[in-house]
Amino acid sequence: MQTDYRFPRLHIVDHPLVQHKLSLMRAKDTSTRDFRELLQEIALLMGYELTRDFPISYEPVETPLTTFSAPVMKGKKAVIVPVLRAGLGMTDALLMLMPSARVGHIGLYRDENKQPVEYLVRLPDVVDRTFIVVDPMLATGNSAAHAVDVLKKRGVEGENIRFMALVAAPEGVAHLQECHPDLEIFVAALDDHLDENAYIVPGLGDAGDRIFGTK
Ligand SMILES: O=P(O)(O)OC[C@H]1O[C@H](OP(=O)(O)OP(=O)(O)O)[C@H](O)[C@@H]1O
Ligand SMILES: O=c1cc[nH]c(=O)[nH]1
Ligand SMILES: [Mg+2]
Repeated sequence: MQTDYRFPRLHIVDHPLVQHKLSLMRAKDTSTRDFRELLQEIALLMGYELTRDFPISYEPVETPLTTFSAPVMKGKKAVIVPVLRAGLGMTDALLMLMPSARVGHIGLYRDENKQPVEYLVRLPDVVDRTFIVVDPMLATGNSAAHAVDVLKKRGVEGENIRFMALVAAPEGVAHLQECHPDLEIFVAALDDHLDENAYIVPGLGDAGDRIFGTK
């Protein structure tokens, strides 16, 4: 995992499989079907890294030969929170890794001033849970910061929230860390900059449109 001196809580998943698949996703002629599949594959690989420090405890397990103290994940239950729409494209992969996880939904879209407009919030009980907010794109950071605000207003502590994106702009990471300094952020790539329409460059275009074949 790679880090960036500007952002102490940013983790860049630089595994070659992730980087290769992301390059395929960036190509403008990649089909909707391939784009969706690649996003799921990357989410699975990133989920593996994001959960690396989740706590392990030990329980007796009887193998055919003996009983021994076996490692099991018995920490806080996970809640996966896709930011609609595009975050939905990463959710099934994380559910494959954590089949008992709950799923909360936060629906946001960017208005003409690039401010997030909230249209849906449905969350499970927040007590004693670890929240993983997922959205492929971290551009200005306004949507991500808003999604984390929603969780904190419900009483979730920052230390129990992680954010996972595919591609981030430095401007967005800076904004998100300023709003939520306690948040751990996982991305596959830290890109160069935002353009005048607040699209990430080089980026991959509009993730929601490419996942769902809209536009
Ligand atoms: O960091 P920001 O500048 O807030 O931009 C990122 C947001 O923009 C995209 O959503 P969009 O508004 O296109 O909605 P959609 O997922 O429904 O397409 C993306 O999925 C993020 O939610
Ligand atoms: O580059 C960008 C920026 C915001 N949302 C996207 O889907 N792509
Ligand atoms: Mg979109």
